[in-house]
Amino acid sequence: MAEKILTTENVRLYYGEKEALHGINLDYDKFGITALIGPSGSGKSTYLRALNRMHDLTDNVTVNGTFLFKGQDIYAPSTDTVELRKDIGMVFQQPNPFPFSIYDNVAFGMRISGEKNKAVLDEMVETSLKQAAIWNEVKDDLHKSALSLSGGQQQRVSIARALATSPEILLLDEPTAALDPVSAHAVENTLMQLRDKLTMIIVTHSMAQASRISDRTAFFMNGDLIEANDTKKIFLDPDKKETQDYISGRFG
Ligand SMILES: Nc1ncnc2c1ncn2[C@@H]1O[C@H](COP(=O)(O)OP(=O)(O)OP(=O)(O)O)[C@@H](O)[C@H]1O
Repeated sequence: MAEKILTTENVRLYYGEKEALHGINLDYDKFGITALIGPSGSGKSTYLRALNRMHDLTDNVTVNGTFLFKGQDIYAPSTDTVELRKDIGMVFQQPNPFPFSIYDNVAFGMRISGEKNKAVLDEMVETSLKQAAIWNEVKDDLHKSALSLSGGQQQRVSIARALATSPEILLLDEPTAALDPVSAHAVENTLMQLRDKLTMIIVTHSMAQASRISDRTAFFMNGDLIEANDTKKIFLDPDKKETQDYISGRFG
């Protein structure tokens, strides 16, 4: 059996008194893409953000359950969340480059970690931009502002910035929802090229996207995980009626 890189058990999350996740059990093989799908408000983003403790930054959120990254308790008091978010990186819906050059954006995380050696930084910036499939488009303009790029290019620079800290898991919250179709396609291609090197968990509203790029799909509804399985099985022959109704467009 493939090695599990991440396991989550009985995840319950409360916004104040309100329970938004009702005991989610889901685990992840090393490498590949898992899509989280489900209607608006079903808890996909809430669950995703729990995986690298993004809720720590918000008041009034309580997270219960077991979260193990390579066997280590993500929520242990001793966990350094800055280190954790290097291992489990995140890419958001809106491309969010900092208002600096492309180079400085990608080098950011390494500099925070204290790396000053220019040759090391140069190499990692190049490798990360290549992995994010944008090197050829920007290699002659590395000192140009990242804000001068198109939305799709900015999103691939955001992916390169996340890759530059050598994460093992990348969380992506609707990473193509704000992009035009051509840019969205470029970002999807980037993710597919990374599937042999990285474990990716992507929230998407696009059923077409989930079926195109993911290996596994998990269907959420009303704060519950209804089912998770190989993507082909979910889209061709789901076990649960709710899943069938959702993927055939009957609601959501
Ligand atoms: N900061 C918050 N405070 C209170 N309730 C919240 C907060 N964020 C989300 N919720 C609630 O938690 C539930 C799950 O929301 P969440 O955003 O995780 O769903 P989602 O499936 O990602 O939705 P969408 O697809 O629309 O992004 C919803 O009922 C939502 O209203």
